[in-house]
Amino acid sequence: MSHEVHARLEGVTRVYPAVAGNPPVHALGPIDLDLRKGEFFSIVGPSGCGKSTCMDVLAGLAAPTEGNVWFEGKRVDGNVPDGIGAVFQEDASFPWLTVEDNAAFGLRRAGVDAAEIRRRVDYALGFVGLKAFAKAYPAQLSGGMRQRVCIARTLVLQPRLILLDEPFGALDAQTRLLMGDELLKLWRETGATVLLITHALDEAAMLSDRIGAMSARPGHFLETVETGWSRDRDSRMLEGETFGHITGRLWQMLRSESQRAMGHEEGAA
Ligand SMILES: Nc1ncnc2c1ncn2[C@@H]1O[C@H](COP(=O)(O)OP(=O)(O)OP(=O)(O)O)[C@@H](O)[C@H]1O
Repeated sequence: MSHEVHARLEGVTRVYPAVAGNPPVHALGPIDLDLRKGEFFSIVGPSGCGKSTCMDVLAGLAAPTEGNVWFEGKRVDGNVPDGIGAVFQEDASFPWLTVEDNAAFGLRRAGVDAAEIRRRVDYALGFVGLKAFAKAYPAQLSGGMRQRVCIARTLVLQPRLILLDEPFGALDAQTRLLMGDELLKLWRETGATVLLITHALDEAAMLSDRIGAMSARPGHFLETVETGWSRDRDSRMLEGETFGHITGRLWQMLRSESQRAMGHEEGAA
């Protein structure tokens, strides 16, 4: 794999200012992260450690308090860079649009021609398994299906860097595995770089080239684990021995951090 850097966080911290008598919250960092072009990188870490904040900073949705963010050699300074597509934790589908119009939304705004929109929407709805629901409205779908609409809406933009914050959180375990396989297929076909935030260690272990394990808040990387998988991996390797070693290693690092995050200190500072 090429080690060309696609995106970089350099000494990044994020502090949320004091609000209504509450003290400022040091949410993240300082952290350094080099995302390699074309790699699949996951971030795991205890609840509230700053994972979503990290993604917001990279996506240009929040400015870092300190440090620098780079994408394709250019500074990301509070603007969403062209070429980055993000899917957030919460369902952000538009209730007044059908599934296909939701998926087409960004392309229409960008003035893409109708035939190209149709082609990309067809592909994206096929990817998320919602072709049969193209004419349905979000209210007629389950929470997990609505989340898949949001994934489709991002994919049609053909991002070169895809940021996914717990995109499968609302899905049942079996659908999660299948979506994971589809995501790997998409990653192979498009050559995009993927940054996935997940609390599911098995999901990170199955999907990633590298996994960054974060400490409790303010999050910094404790260690980056290389999985060593080939590009043509899929969920069938869940049965293998290596998979257990990776999840075991991640949990070893994260157990005490998760206890700290929950306020159950176990000799940790
Ligand atoms: N807008 C905000 N104002 C103040 N504090 C915030 C804000 N957003 C997040 N925080 C705080 O920053 C910290 C990190 O939040 P963040 O959402 O990045 O964590 P996370 O690792 O994604 O959490 P989870 O895994 O539970 O989704 C938390 O303590 C949170 O309370």
